[in-house]
Amino acid sequence: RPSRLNLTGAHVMVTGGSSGIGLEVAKECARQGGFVSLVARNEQRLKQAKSEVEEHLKGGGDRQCVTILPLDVSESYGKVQEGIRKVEEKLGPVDVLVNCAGVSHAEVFEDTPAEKFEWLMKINYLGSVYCTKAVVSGMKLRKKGRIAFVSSQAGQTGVFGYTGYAATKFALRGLAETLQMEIKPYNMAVTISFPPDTDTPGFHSEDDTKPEETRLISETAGLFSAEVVAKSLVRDIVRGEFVNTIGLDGFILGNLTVGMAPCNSVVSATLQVILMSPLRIVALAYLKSFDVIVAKCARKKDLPEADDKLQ
Ligand SMILES: NC(=O)C1=CN([C@@H]2O[C@H](COP(=O)(O)OP(=O)(O)OC[C@H]3O[C@@H](n4cnc5c(N)ncnc54)[C@H](OP(=O)(O)O)[C@@H]3O)[C@@H](O)[C@H]2O)C=CC1
Ligand SMILES: CCCCCCCCCCCCCCCC(=O)[C@@H](N)CO
Repeated sequence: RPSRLNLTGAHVMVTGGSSGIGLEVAKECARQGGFVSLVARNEQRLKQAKSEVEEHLKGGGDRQCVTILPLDVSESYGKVQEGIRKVEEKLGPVDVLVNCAGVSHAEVFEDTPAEKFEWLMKINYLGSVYCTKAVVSGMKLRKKGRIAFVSSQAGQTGVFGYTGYAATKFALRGLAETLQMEIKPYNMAVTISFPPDTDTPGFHSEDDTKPEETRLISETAGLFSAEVVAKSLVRDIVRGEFVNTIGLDGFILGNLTVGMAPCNSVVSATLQVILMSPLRIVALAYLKSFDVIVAKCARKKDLPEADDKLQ
């Protein structure tokens, strides 16, 4: 297990830090004494976010501050590397990178434009690769660092409507699981977060195309506030936990899909061993209920006049 990380005086870089989960992560790190840098494309929203985060600075300390970096994380590795180097000249090397920049889209597979698959993979997956590559060697040299990836419950299980999005979130898991093994000897840790639906501007941007099935299935795991999700993530980053889940359904999914993920707590490991098979029974019951949702919606589409009876 890596030594516990003290956020006081640490440089925390949050991509997607101008909105939603990323913005709340930035505020929480500011409260814990971190120097925060926010990365996103829109400079206006970044400036607004900077002043919001500044209200949460711990104070008392010396020069704790917030900076912004307007950047498209998916543009190219060169651009990302150059942008991050400039911020590091001001705030010092990145100690904690939280890869939160991301986009989502929900629509049935055949209606999802091919370009959406590329757009999602570029930002959600390659954007995280570029930012991580730009900081990992420095962290290894200094033998200090944390890298967090924000996946999704849709990166643990397939959900109707998320063919494009889910693949990018499953991809992050492969990256995270592999990278954690490489960086372990350097007192570093990787955390991957699997949030449920979270009430953010990004969540509502899915509304236009989101199929009813997607909404109904996702509702099973509830809707959480960005603050709750962010606080849980920051706690696990500080502790150096690999898997971060939110809520009871998140806990269940985390244990069910743990696979070969590492675990550095004896309590969690024991729970995983005991819960694996009973939870599989719970999962089968959930899957059955999802099939019922999909079947009902399919019947409704075939017989539009029967709408009332089915609702
Ligand atoms: N909300 C939810 O229900 C859930 C969200 N997640 C994941 O959490 C992360 C954050 O989501 P959420 O808070 O809802 O999203 P928001 O849309 O509210 O915020 C997204 C942030 O990412 C930035 N961003 C988007 N694209 C890029 C890019 N190409 N380069 C740099 N910055 C970018 C946005 O700023 P700008 O547009 O200015 O670049 C913004 O700051 C995402 O990865 C999402 O998939 C996971 C599970 C549930
Ligand atoms: C036996 C296990 C029981 C647990 C039930 C779990 C049900 C699966 C729900 C999946 C919800 C997917 C949310 C995607 C959120 C997201 O990433 C987008 N909203 C992004 O905007």
